[in-house]
Amino acid sequence: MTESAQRRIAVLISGSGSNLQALIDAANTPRLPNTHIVLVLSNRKAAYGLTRAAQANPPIPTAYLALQPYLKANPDKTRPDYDAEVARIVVRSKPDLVVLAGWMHIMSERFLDILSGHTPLEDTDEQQLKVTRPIPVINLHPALPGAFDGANAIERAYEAFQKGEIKTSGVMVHRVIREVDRGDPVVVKEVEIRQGEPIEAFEERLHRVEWEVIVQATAQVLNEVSPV
Ligand SMILES: Nc1nc2c(c(=O)[nH]1)N[C@@H](CN(C=O)c1ccc(C(=O)N[C@@H](CCC(=O)O)C(=O)O)cc1)CN2
Ligand SMILES: NCC(=O)N[C@@H]1O[C@H](COP(=O)([O-])[O-])[C@@H](O)[C@H]1O
Repeated sequence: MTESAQRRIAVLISGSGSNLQALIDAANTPRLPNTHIVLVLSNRKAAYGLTRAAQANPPIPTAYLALQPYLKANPDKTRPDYDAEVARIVVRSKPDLVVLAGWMHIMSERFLDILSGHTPLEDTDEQQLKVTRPIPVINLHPALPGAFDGANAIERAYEAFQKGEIKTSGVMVHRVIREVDRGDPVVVKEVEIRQGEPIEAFEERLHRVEWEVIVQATAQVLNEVSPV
């Protein structure tokens, strides 16, 4: 029986990487068969997720590129140029799927257009990199669709619960479009908030759900683009 090609994912992070760790642990198991992580890119040098990647077995190639240092080193460049450089690094790893796992940077149209193949990516120091088929991008967000778009969603949901504005919160993985956290949901899971509990207890329960949802959603989208 011919072996089906390995399915390749690139993961973008900014922080501790516990969701990256969930993907590392699931890769090449029945939860994520025939799959391996080909790149971990962080926009924060101190992101512990970079350590997780380096300590994986086998170690996962990592990259670091932050917006402000990039703009300082390239005064003629813009934020979309930074996004294009992020896209270049990602496309070079030839992923079937890109997962934003705590990636705290809003991507411009330029990034999405390159990943979708609409905008060619001229790679200055290599043959032109061609995106021959759209590379989907998904994002993990710690809230329900349309509830708390953007950053600090956990804190905002907790505060809304204290004010009686919501009864529950949740986690979703959604497709990434230009509008932040407005892409079609892939997986959605509610997470209850319990009266009187500290935010830390809610947050811990929510993260545990995230670690399941991110693997489930990654498997689902991979099966769409690159069936086992
Ligand atoms: N075009 C898109 N980009 C991103 C999406 C998306 O749906 N469309 N999802 C986000 C992830 N995210 C929430 O899930 C999110 C991350 C960061 C921010 C934000 O305000 N970032 C600031 C910088 C904040 C910082 O550096 O601490 C910024 O980018 O200027 C909002 C939402 C990932 N990108
Ligand atoms: N708006 C995006 C956002 O808030 N993402 C959140 O960042 C955390 C990353 O944790 P991790 O680094 O331990 O995976 C996760 O809680 C994820 O939902």
